[in-house]
This record gives sequence, structure tokens and C-alpha cells, in this order.
Amino acid sequence: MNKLPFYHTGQVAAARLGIGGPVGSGKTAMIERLIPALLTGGVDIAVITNDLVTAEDAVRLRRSGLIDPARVSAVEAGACPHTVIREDPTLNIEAAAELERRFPGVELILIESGGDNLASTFSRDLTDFWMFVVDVAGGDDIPRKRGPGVIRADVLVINKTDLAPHVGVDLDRMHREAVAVREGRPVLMTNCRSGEGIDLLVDLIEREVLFRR
Ligand SMILES: Nc1nc2c(ncn2[C@@H]2O[C@H](COP(=O)(O)OP(=O)(O)OP(=O)(O)O)[C@@H](O)[C@H]2O)c(=O)[nH]1
Repeated sequence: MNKLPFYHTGQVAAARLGIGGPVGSGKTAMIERLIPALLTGGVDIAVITNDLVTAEDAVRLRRSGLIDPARVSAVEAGACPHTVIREDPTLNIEAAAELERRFPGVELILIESGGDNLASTFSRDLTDFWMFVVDVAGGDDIPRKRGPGVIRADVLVINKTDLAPHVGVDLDRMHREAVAVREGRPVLMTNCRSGEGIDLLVDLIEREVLFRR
């Protein structure tokens, strides 16, 4: 196998897209929606998942039938999830390089962080672009709390919009308050149950990450 890094092989590096957010906000569900949408758009993709001490999310994606299981790599953080996406992203950088070696045409690598707190962010050494996924059921006060993930992510995604009536959340207000703390950076709303909003997210990825439009 060719063990040289991509910059010695003439191969163009794949874009790295980080997906972070609190536990259970719908990061894996988002990836399950993004995979078919991106594949339909002709994007050559691979995925890295980060879990604490298991490969649970990777196993779920490998079994989903949505993507070649060999294109899903698992990193076991063994510590707070942000450690391996921010403080020392070596394991993730190596996993991405390995996917590029094995799949030379890969254009986009989705890197899912383990569920974390509102302060988690991705290192720019690891990702070209990163999204932070929060969910309606986590509370409409989350944007007002101004955590670094909410404020600094390249795109903030508010997921589980279908649950708003069940948890008493005013979606327009939650969106307005998120926009207000993000100084012009985008805020999207999704429902991963139905797929609503995923088209806008894919448009954004194709435009801002893959420079296709
Ligand atoms: N109603 C509703 N449920 C959702 C939505 N997105 C995800 N879920 C559900 O929320 C739960 C958590 O979703 P996951 O995709 O596992 O969340 P995660 O962020 O990957 O979770 P961790 O990796 O454990 O942090 C699952 O039961 C999903 O089916 C949504 O848009 N609407």
C-alpha cells in the first residue's frame, strides 16, 4: 500500500467536514440523511466517527446499507470527545489520511464527534468546515447561552424541528435568537426524521466546502 501522505502523491486532499454537538442531538441521523443526498449529487465520500470507548456509531453506519462499510472508520476517543477533535486531533488526522490512501478519489470526509457539551469546537488542523448540531428538545435557551460551538461553528444546525410543538418551543424565536448570536454565520433548521431542511444543508456543503457552485 502507498503510505506516502497525499501531498507527495499528487492526489488532491479531500475536504474535512466536522459534525459536533451535544449528546443525542442527531449527528448520526444527520449523517444518515447526508450520505444519500451527497451520493446522489455525485460526491465521493467517507466517514469517521468518534465514540468514547466503542465503535457504536460506526457500526450503525456500516450496517445502514447507505455507504460501503469500508468507507466508515471509527476513532475511540477514550476521553472527553473534544480532546481528539481539538486538543490533539492526531488520531482523526491519521484516520482521514488512511481513508484518502484507500479511496484515492474521495472528495469529502465527514468527521462526527462524540456527543459533547456546548463548548466543544473542532481544530482547524483537522477540519476545513464544521457544523454544530443542537436540537429543539434540548431547550430553546441553547442559542442564548452563547456556547463556543453555537457561536463559532461554520454552520449551526437546529435539528428535531418536528418536536417543537411537543416541548413548547417557538421555532421562529429560537432561529432569531441563534442568528442574533452568530454575527451573520448561517443557521439552518432540520428534521432528520422526515429529511426536511437537508437539501439546504447539502447546498451549503456543495457551495462552501466543495466549491461546486
Ligand atoms: N423526532 C426526531 N428525532 C430525531 C431527529 N434526529 C434524530 N432523532 C432521534 O434522536 C435520537 C438521537 O439521534 P442520534 O443521531 O443517535 O444522535 P447523536 O447526536 O448521533 O447521538 P450521540 O452520538 O450519542 O451524541 C435517536 O433516537 C434519533 O432517532 C429529528 O429530527 N426528529
